[in-house]
Amino acid sequence: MTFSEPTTIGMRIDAVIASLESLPRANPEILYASLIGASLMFSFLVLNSGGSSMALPDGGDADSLNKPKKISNAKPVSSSDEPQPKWHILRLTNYVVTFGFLLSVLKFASNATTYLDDSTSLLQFLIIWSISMCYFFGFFGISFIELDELESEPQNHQHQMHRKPMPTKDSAEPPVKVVKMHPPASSAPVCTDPTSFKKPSPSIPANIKELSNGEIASLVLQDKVKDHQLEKLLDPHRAVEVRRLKVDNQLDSLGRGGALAELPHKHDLDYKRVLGANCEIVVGYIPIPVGMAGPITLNGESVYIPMATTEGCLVASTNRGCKAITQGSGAVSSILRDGITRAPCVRLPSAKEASEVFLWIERPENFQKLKEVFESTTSFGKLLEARPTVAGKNVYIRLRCFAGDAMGMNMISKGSLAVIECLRQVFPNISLVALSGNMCTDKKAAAINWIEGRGKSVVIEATIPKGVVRSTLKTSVPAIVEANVNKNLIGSAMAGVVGGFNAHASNNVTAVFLATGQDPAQNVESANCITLMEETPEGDLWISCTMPSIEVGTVGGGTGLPAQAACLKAIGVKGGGENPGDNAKQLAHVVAAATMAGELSLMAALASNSLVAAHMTHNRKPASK
Ligand SMILES: CC(C)(COP(=O)([O-])OP(=O)([O-])OC[C@H]1O[C@@H](n2cnc3c(N)ncnc32)[C@H](O)[C@@H]1OP(=O)([O-])[O-])[C@@H](O)C(=O)NCCC(=O)NCCSC(=O)C[C@@](C)(O)CC(=O)[O-]
Ligand SMILES: NC(=O)C1=CN([C@@H]2O[C@H](COP(=O)(O)OP(=O)(O)OC[C@H]3O[C@@H](n4cnc5c(N)ncnc54)[C@H](OP(=O)(O)O)[C@@H]3O)[C@@H](O)[C@H]2O)C=CC1
Repeated sequence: MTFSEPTTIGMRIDAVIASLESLPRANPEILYASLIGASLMFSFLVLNSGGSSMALPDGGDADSLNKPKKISNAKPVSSSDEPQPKWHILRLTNYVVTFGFLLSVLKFASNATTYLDDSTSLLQFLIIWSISMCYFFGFFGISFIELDELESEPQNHQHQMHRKPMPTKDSAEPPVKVVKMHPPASSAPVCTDPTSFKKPSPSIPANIKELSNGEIASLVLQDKVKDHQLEKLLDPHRAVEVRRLKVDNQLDSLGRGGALAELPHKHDLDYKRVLGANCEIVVGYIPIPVGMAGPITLNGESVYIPMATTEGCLVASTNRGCKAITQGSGAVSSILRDGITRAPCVRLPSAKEASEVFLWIERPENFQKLKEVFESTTSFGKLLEARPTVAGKNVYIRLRCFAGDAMGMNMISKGSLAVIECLRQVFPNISLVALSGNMCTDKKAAAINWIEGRGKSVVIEATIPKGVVRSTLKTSVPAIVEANVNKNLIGSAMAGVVGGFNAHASNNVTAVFLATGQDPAQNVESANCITLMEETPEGDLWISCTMPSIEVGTVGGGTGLPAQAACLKAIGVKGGGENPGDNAKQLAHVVAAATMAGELSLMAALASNSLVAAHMTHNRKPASK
């Protein structure tokens, strides 16, 4: 086995020892201790010479982890967790050399016979020697197994951060570009001061009422009079006349002059009621046919259902469903829950503070405070629940309130502002991001409405004798049950619907909404429905519709307009009920009954495959000659 030439380092150590031996004999204790100290210092320096060290950003004290970190200008350490192999060998060589140096020092010391004669010196030697060996192997032991420990910052043990060799120009990872963090955008709404956006209004001619409609229309076209100010200057009906002239002029420039001629604007629409409640920049109204389905027996009473629709066949179909239900047990409808919701989004400087708001709201005594301020804004509304949800720094507070006979969106929105003000007294750092944080959830398909409900949560049922299923619905019980399972349950499940386990609930919800002055956009969540059908032991058909979020009112919104009010009157629910809320609840029952009648008839048509024939008859006018 050939040995390599002795290393120059080995020769150097011998030279050192030889020179030491040539020194005059000093006191062995002093000599020995200084040698051990020198070799320990040497080994410490050698062992630490390669480690990289960087002050922790902002001093690295324990608290700094909780403070938002300022990214220093120091280059971030390399992301590699593995020491480079080359560096490993170099350091190992250092250890071997140092160990050899120490052993040679010991060898030298052990030759000093005079020094070791008496037991005291021997004891001293052994103590110093064992301490130094522990210290030395401590280096070896720790560093040999976990190289990284050697590099941790000695001053902070709670959170030792690994330090890797700084990336050099030829190291594998390119240095990561330091990006300055932007402070979070201010969450105060942009239009915090609406007046700051007020545009100067043009001066209005004093004699405007003496001018002709055409002259006023041209003033509007010249932007000397604001279109949307006409109702303030003229009788609302005249304002509509003038506006039609102005709009027709504009359409004419697009080659569509006279287009509005067929749009009715006279007679029954009371524009005084519309102004400030239902529509702006009015040029007329859309007459939608209103069919009257029924009567249907609902909770023991006979009810007619007004439906505004342009879908031929829909009213006939619902009418057939009403007939079949009435020939059977009649519809039995129950209200499970009644409360409209609004979920403001507020924001705090930290998630910690957001959690404090969450926990504060959850305490019953604090909910009472919110209830008090909410109810100070309305004579009918009652705050039933405040359910917070945290997402980071945001808290979404889903407020649910009883709204009497109103659908309640204006009511609860107004009350929500009072709740926010109350929270701001307790949490000055709170800021309102949006009054509607979308967990309400208004006019959007959302599981929260399907699961938690919104507005009136209703379940309705009926039993149809098998003979009626055959004679009126033209199908059989097994066939319609089979169609329902495979279409409304399995088919909807495969489509991944949220609340859409039904055939066409939206058809009837929307038709009744339009006829009775509801907010038609709320048909999204109001049409949440699961339609279930079973064959009873007697072979009859049992049907139910469960609708957790029907949002209706019989006061407010469009319910005050003459045509819509007439339909509410036909149902028997116009205006406020004897007890606040009675009329709105009854309207919810009617919406559910219309839906169930529609489900019954359409499912029968699908089970008997007569849908297309029916629509060709009722939903397609032969092309006019
Ligand atoms: C059209 C019917 C009712 C005929 O139904 P029928 O049984 O052939 O007609 P009938 O002459 O035997 O009359 C039976 C009953 O139906 C009613 N009825 C019958 N005709 C009328 C009429 N003109 N006007 C008012 N009511 C009518 C009326 O109650 C009548 O009883 P009667 O009064 O004679 O004692 C039936 O074929 C039907 O309901 N078809 C289903 C049509 C339907 O439901 N369409 C809904 C819209 S489709 C859609 O948009 C949703 C969809 C399909 O896309 C959703 C999905 O994906 O599933
Ligand atoms: N603001 C919003 O974010 C949204 C608004 N909407 C719209 O809001 C309108 C509906 O708002 P809504 O609050 O229902 O109605 P309104 O704002 O039209 O007015 C309802 C008010 O009528 C008073 N009132 C009188 N009698 C009764 C009674 N028996 N029961 C209940 N209230 C009664 C109450 O006044 P008081 O409370 O002062 O006692 C109640 O707040 C619709 O036009 C809809 O389109 C829809 C979605 C969102």
